[in-house]
Formats: sequence, C-alpha cells, structure tokens
Amino acid sequence: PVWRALSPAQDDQTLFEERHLRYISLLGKGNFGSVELCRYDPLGDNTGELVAVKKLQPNKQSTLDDFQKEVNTLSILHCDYIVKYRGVCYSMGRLSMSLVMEYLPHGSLIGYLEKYRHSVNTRRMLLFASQICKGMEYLQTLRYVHRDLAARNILVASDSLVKIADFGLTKIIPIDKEYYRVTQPGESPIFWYAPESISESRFSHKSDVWSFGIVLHEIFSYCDMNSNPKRIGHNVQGPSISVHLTNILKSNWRLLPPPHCPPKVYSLMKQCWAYNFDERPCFSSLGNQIEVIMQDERE
Ligand SMILES: C[C@@H]1CCN(C(=O)N2CC[C@@H](S(=O)(=O)c3ccccc3)C2)C[C@@H]1N(C)c1ncnc2[nH]ccc12
Repeated sequence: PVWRALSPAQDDQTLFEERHLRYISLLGKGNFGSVELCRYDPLGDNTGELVAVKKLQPNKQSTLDDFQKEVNTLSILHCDYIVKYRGVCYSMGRLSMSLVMEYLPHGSLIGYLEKYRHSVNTRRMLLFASQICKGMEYLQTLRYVHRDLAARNILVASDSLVKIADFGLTKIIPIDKEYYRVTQPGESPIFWYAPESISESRFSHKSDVWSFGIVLHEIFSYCDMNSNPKRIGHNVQGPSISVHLTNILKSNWRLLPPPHCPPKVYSLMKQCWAYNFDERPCFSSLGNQIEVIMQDERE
C-alpha cells in the first residue's frame, strides 16, 4: 500500500527514505545550505550506493517552494554535461526536503585544477570549457538561465568530462521576454555577474555568457585565487562595491590574462565581457571558436 498519497506530478520522482540515507561527509557548503556525501543503504549492509544529497535550510532567501522548483528543474534535465538528478528525500513529515544527485568522486573543478595543476594542459582546459558550453547550450534550449555559473559549481566526472552541477539559482525566462529580473536578489556572487545583473538584477543567456568568461579565466588560472583575486573576502559584498565594480567595468577595466594563457583564449574571455550584452557571443559560437582553437593546439 502506498504509505503516502503522491500527487500525479510526483509519482515519477524517486523517493529516498531518510532512515536509509547514511551521512558520510560534507561535500560543500554555500549560502543556503550544504551538499553531503551519503550512502543510500536500505539493506543496511553497506552495499548501498553513494549519493550527493543537497540539503536546504528554508530561510528568507530560499523557501521550500524554491527548492521544489529546483528539484523540478533538475529532474527534467538529461544531458551528458549536467549532473544527474536521482530523486528526493522528504524529512520531518515533508517540512524539509533534500535533493539526491549522482556523486562524482573528483568533486568540484576548483579542487581538481589546484590538485592536478601540472597534468592539466591547454587542450584539456579547452575540452572542459567546450563541455560547459554544450551544457549551457542545452540549458538555453529549455530557456533556463543558470545565474550561478562558476568553477565552484562545476563537477569533474573524469579526467575528460566535467558537468554543470548546481541549479540553486536557475530561473526560466518567461516566454514573452529575453531576460529574467530577480526581485529579491539574495547574497550575490557579484564577481561572476554581468554589469546589467549587478546594477539591474537582469539575467539572460548573455549574462550567463559573461559568467562563462569568468569560468574560462578561472580554468586558465587553475582556479588560483592569487592571480586576479576575483573575490575580496567572501562572496557577499556591500552595495558600495557593486557600484564600484560596475563603474570600473564601464570604464573598460577587465581581468588580466592568466599567466601563459593563449592569446586566442583571452580574446574569447574579452568577447564574453562585452559591456553591452548584445555584443557578447552566444554559447554555440563560443563552442565553435573553442573547437577551432583546440585544433590549433593539437598541431
Ligand atoms: C560541486 C558541487 C556543486 C556545488 N557544491 C555545493 O556544496 N553546493 C552547491 C549549492 C551550495 S548551497 O549549499 O549554497 C545550496 C544548498 C541548497 C540549495 C541552494 C544552495 C552548496 C559542491 C558539490 N560537490 C562538491 C559535489 N561533489 C561530488 N558529487 C556531487 N554531486 C552533486 C554535487 C557534488
């Protein structure tokens, strides 16, 4: 007998029972919650599979409803370059819920690039960049704006495969508009934000392209925070720094090329950082340009 009547929309969701979800370690923490490594072990003999469980603490910024939207978002995404959704776990009688995703042992791109700095060459960096581009192209076909594209949210599946891993801030652009305006911007990662996102809370595929340029810079700096520190202190900045950042971006200040970064790659970054969002390339053009640079690198 079904112990809980599932509404039709939910019966395709895989339900993980909390009592069989064994906590192992913390995978990452963010503004609204955390992602934990757990073993789903219904037989209780440690033969269960390892999963990544994203817990949400409902607070003023993100409610359970937001989280249900994130679950719905992730559950319909099927792409090689996007982390696989596994299901949900309700606890406290559905007062709180967790998102269950596939666990990828290599973890985030930040840790990977710092650790394997000496064995990741330009070609591999460009391969990762082209995969992120393909994942973003896929999201764009569904009218999704990611809004939090950053190396910390990219997962390494293997030495030759990365996946976009976090959809906490993803929004769907309304059918009659080209952008999404956020009403209550929570704590914003402004150093990854396009100027129009900082000053007008305006998010579009072209603001995701700006963030992609920052991710490209992170990849080619091996996510080394010392070169061009993108974050001063933690992610959250007061209003004054947002105004300062928008002003220097308007006067054409941009991040410098990372050490040993091929000029063609730096020019890609600069294209993504066009002040006017109409002048930024789309993800398919970026993907093609990266493939061409990869050919040159092969010779
Ligand atoms: C890089 C991944 C995404 C980022 N992250 C993280 O901890 N967070 C993403 C969201 C933020 S949050 O806590 O702010 C958040 C919490 C709830 C709602 C909304 C936001 C935390 C670490 C992850 N990580 C190391 C993983 N490693 C191995 N396998 C994995 N499968 C899936 C994730 C994952």
